[in-house]
Amino acid sequence: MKILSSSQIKECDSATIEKGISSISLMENAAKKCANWIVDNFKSNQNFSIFAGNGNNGGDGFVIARMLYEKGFDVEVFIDENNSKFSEDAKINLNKIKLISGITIKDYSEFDNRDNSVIIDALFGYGLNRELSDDFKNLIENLNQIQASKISIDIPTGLFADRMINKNAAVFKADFTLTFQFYKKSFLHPETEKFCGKIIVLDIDLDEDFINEAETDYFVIDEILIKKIYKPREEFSHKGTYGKSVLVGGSYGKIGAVLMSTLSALKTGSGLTFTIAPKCGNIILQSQVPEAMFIDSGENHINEIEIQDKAIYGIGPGLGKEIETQKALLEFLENYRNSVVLDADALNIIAENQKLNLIPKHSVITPHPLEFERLFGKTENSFERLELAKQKAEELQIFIILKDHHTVVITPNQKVFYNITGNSGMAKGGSGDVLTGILTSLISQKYDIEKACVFGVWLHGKAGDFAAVEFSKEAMLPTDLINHISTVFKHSR
Ligand SMILES: NC(=O)C1=CN([C@@H]2O[C@H](COP(=O)(O)OP(=O)(O)OC[C@H]3O[C@@H](n4cnc5c(N)ncnc54)[C@H](OP(=O)(O)O)[C@@H]3O)[C@@H](O)[C@H]2O)[C@@H](O)CC1
Ligand SMILES: Nc1ncnc2c1ncn2[C@@H]1O[C@H](COP(=O)(O)OP(=O)(O)O)[C@@H](O)[C@H]1O
Ligand SMILES: [K+]
Repeated sequence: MKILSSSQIKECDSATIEKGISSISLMENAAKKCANWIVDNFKSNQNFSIFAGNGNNGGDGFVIARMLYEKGFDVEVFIDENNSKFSEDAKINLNKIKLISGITIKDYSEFDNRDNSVIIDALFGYGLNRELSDDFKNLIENLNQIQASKISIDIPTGLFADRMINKNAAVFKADFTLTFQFYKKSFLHPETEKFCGKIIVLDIDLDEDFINEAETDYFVIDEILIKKIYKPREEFSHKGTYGKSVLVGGSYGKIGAVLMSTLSALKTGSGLTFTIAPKCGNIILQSQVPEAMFIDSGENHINEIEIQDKAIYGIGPGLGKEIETQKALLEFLENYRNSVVLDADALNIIAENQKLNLIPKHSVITPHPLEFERLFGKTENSFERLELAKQKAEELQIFIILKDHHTVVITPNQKVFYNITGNSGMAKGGSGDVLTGILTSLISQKYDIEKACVFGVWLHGKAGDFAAVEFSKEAMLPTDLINHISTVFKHSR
């Protein structure tokens, strides 16, 4: 799914209107989708307090008020009574509710926090173009104090659609954000996402031609995209069809990491799977993963990385940073020309030795925020981090997978794919090792690298979501995640 900027959404709005849908019907339709969702999900609540601004977000709020009232709910609407500068469509809809005696319209200051009232935020949407004034900040801070269910229309007020907020910004803290047609960039970054609650994307029939043609570098990975990428296995095939994955890692005490990568590569469909690990891991690996072939290197830590023909390497899980291991990795990178997947200590070794230039072009690196910082330096926030990652991905011609709650894939031509599968049950040592195995396996199966990255992060998160359903976020383990890779494939058929 494309992510458009607020100015592109505005253009999309106009393109839809030019095709013959009036702006007032567009608002009516958008609000109807919200009202229907609210009725379906808040049946047992009787009272709604709707806070409306003076733009079209407020206009949506007025229409929602009317629709909820018509469905038998008790509705109060709050506006800034001193402000008469409403948008055209907001004014029309405000006038309509003024004619309904059952809907009371009051000033924001008159809100008296009725029990069980659901608060609906229709103050500002994508039209917010500057910091909120103190009056609005106070209003929002007061609303945030109230124990009530809270719903934001389109965007939680105080957030910009596509950029970072100030440190002391006041933002409406929603339990649900009912947003129109597209994810907004700010819904996907940790500093701003926390205000959104659960995000519900409502299709309001904006002009499809405009959306198809709109140019953007930003995408959300959705099932439509995954269906286009996934290649079902051919019946007339053999193990050679599905590539050779070589997982390199493990050191004394951290053999589990490379074991999990190896198992993940197998479960993702790799045809032939090898593990290069120190001797101390031999028995563990051979008994736990008999399908993989073991190549030893060093006693307790790796001291050489053998180069094999026609293989895809995934290097890093549990690798450690012993001097001999560092030398082995750097020597391997000096002599290796194909794409590799680099994770964990492989990245730390590259950072400490300042050898970014050794990463082969079209490789994949999978840093978490701290590893990213070690490689490329400090940034102020995740929006800046993403910009730096785009710059580096282009400069080094590599794919950067920035791991986070919403992991981001950044391509050498600066496309950005946000992943929305996955959950906090994956915040456990070992989850990243699983991702390394999945990515190595997909690339070895000749998925184009961009597609392997997009499919890989999605598959990883989706397996995590199935594991959370079975075991709970607390109790699920990275090994459960590996076992649920099969559930994802079963569902993809
Ligand atoms: N295609 C779609 O997605 C559809 C979108 N729809 C809806 O329209 C919404 C966008 O509407 P919008 O463009 O009127 O902007 P909105 O967010 O209401 O605010 C603009 C007003 O706020 C003001 N203002 C700005 N910053 C301010 C500040 N800090 N403090 C105070 N004021 C501030 C600004 O004033 P000005 O800058 O002119 O002084 C202007 O008056 C969108 O989010 C969705 O809900 C649907 O109805 C139909 C389909
Ligand atoms: N709260 C979360 N929500 C979604 N995914 C998460 C969360 N926490 C961790 N993950 C995922 O788990 C993995 C953790 O990787 P990493 O930090 O390298 O840990 P490890 O020590 O297991 O290698 C990443 O893919 C990350 O996206
Ligand atoms: K809003």
